[in-house]
Amino acid sequence: MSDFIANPKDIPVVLLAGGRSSRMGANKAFAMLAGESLIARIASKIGQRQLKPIALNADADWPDAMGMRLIPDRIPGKLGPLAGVLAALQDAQLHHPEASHIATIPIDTPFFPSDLVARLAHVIHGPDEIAIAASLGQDHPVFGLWPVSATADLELWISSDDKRRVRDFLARHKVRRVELPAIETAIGPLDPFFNINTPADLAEAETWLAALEDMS
Ligand SMILES: Nc1nc2c(ncn2[C@@H]2O[C@H](COP(=O)(O)OP(=O)(O)OP(=O)(O)O)[C@@H](O)[C@H]2O)c(=O)[nH]1
Ligand SMILES: [Mg+2]
Repeated sequence: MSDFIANPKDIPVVLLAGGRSSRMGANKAFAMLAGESLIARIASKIGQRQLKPIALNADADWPDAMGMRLIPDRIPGKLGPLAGVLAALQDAQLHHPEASHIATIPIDTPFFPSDLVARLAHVIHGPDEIAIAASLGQDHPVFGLWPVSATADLELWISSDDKRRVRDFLARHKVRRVELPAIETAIGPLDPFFNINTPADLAEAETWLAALEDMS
């Protein structure tokens, strides 16, 4: 544990919704899970824990940002989730000059723990460190705390690395991981980072949500 970040509520949070939703076939942010859109579900989950207003990384012509400030990618071409992270870091330099880090949360992963930003903040030991989530031995770098000091390196890497594999960018930096256990449910263990890519995933998420509600 560290107290480099004294108060996790000071960390600006950016929701990631800048992808193509190609496997879903329609913008997955507005896919409905138990009567609530994925984006509304995640925004309210974060909003309950967060003092700073949440921003949204998504296309400039996004239909409804639900009161969040919209941060479109500055580099064209849909270059992957790290393009969204870069947009969020560039934005922080303007709108949150006091912040050492920003947090990113994707809109398609509804079961993550609501104290995740605080947990990631606790493992940061200095201004240049990255913290990412992991579960079941897998990294989930879309759930990350990103140092503003890495902005220039990320911009350089995105524009020069052909493969743009997230793990290759992470290898350039000091990375801390927060490994989370599966959530026990009545129908078996649920990966807290189960993410929704396809209509079948959405149907499966309905089943998990019902199983979680049975437990409470
Ligand atoms: N800004 C930005 N965000 C992205 C990009 N690609 C993916 N993301 C975001 O990264 C997260 C994980 O991406 P995916 O699960 O692959 O989502 P997706 O790319 O919209 O869906 P597919 O088109 O089916 O791959 C989601 O929150 C996406 O919105 C991109 O090119 N730019
Ligand atoms: Mg994708």
